[in-house]
Amino acid sequence: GLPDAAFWWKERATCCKVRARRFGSQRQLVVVEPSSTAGVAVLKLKNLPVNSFSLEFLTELIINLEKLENDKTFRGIIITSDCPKAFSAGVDLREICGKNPAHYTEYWKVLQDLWLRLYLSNLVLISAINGPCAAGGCLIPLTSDYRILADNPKCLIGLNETRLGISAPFWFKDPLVNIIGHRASEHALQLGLLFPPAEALQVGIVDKVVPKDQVQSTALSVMTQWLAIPDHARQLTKNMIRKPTADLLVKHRDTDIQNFVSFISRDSIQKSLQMYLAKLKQNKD
Ligand SMILES: CCCCCCCC/C=C\C/C=C/C(=O)SCCNC(=O)CCNC(=O)[C@H](O)C(C)(C)COP(=O)(O)OP(=O)(O)OC[C@H]1O[C@@H](n2cnc3c(N)ncnc32)[C@H](O)[C@@H]1OP(=O)(O)O
Repeated sequence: GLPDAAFWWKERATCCKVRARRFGSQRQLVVVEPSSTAGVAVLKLKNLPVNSFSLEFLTELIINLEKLENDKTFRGIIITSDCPKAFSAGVDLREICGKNPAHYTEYWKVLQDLWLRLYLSNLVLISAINGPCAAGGCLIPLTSDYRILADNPKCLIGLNETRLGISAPFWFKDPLVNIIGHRASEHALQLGLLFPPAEALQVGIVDKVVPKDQVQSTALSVMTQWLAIPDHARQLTKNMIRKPTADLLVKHRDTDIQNFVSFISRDSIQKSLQMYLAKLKQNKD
């Protein structure tokens, strides 16, 4: 359980810091601000234009989450987007297209790190989803404790991987099943459904839908309810509920990486990702 994860985190934290030094970027891709509520940080995703998960962005995100986790002044984090176009467009397709197996291996390991860091966080995590949220972008909401979505027809949310000719990994699928149930997941995952707000609420992939300008204030008021519970009791309970799902990834990380690398390296998969990326570039607003 936690000792396993703690081991991974220690080892991976060192890798993250080395990687961060390698990027040496001046851009701040993640902004952390204290909120008006004591003990609550607001983490803003700011990888313009759509918060796609580049390796650099993932690295910065993990480092910031680790700092908050280790800072005893914080009990909860609200995660939101500072990009007008999206909460997150998921995996940056340029990271998994046209690169080599060593790059795919590094990338997938870091994405796994992010998932573990979020899924096993001791803090209360609330996703304030103020824009579209596709595929890997759902990694953050699906590992959060509570999800609030902006009531806007552009704010589609879901695991649409099959529409790109790929499959969601089991560690995206498992939290979805835990949240919306087996049948609804079977349906949503195979068809790669992106739910508009009312349907997202109905299927249960989000917990609340509110007008866009109320997403942040609602997140704060929900956070207050969660923080009324003593941390140790809530953390023990969270760990008890999440451990079986987390253990599946902790125990099978290397096999999962090998499967990913061989899958993504296939010519047919590369072709379909390139076509999807080209289509995205054509479909400009
Ligand atoms: C044995 C089995 C083993 C299992 C193996 C499992 C394999 C699993 C592999 C991978 C998992 C992958 C998960 C993913 O997350 S794939 C990514 C899926 N994401 C999407 O489908 C969202 C795509 N984006 C959009 O729909 C839209 O961009 C939007 C709704 C977020 C915003 O729309 P709009 O405001 O109209 O902006 P643009 O579309 O114009 O986008 C701006 C700009 O950004 C580029 N872009 C968008 N998304 C991505 C992306 N995911 N990666 C890279 N780049 C992206 C877009 O192309 C534009 O670029 P520009 O033309 O240069 O301006």
